[in-house]
Amino acid sequence: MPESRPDIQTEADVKTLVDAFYDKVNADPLLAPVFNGFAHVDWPAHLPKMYDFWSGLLLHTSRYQGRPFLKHIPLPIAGEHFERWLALFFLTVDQLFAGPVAETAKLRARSIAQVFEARLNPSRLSIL
Ligand code: HEM
Repeated sequence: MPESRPDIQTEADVKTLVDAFYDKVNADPLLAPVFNGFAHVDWPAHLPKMYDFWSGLLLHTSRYQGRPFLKHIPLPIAGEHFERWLALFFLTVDQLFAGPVAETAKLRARSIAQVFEARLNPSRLSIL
């Protein structure tokens, strides 16, 4: 059967991916309280940052200049949160897109999540 899903190719695709992912995050009983209850995320400000972040990783634009790890230091998150975050991200990518850039998105998400988790919880040694 021919593959009907497109790859991630445009800024509009990145926006579609990010919006769909955070819709899932907002409906998730483990993650939504971290974003909304703890961090009180200002979504209209956060989402454009995330478009820029993913556009940089996937389309090689360079609008995002932040240091994302720092924002995660105060959050009450551990292994189970990262596992859920990654599961929702992979599900979102796979529902919408297929191809080399979609695979890159999942690889980058996993490697960044592993680095964040290892830096936040160095005693857990979860990636060793
Ligand atoms: C348990 C997993 C995670 C949680 C709960 C989480 C939560 C958050 C929260 C609450 C913010 C701050 C939003 C604000 O400034 O109002 C944030 C920012 C951000 N997160 Fe995450 N995050 C997680 C994992 C990740 C991963 C794996 C990545 C990268 C692949 C990522 C990339 C970013 C970026 C780029 C920002 C924007 C930082 C900035 O303001 O420059 N996050 N995240």
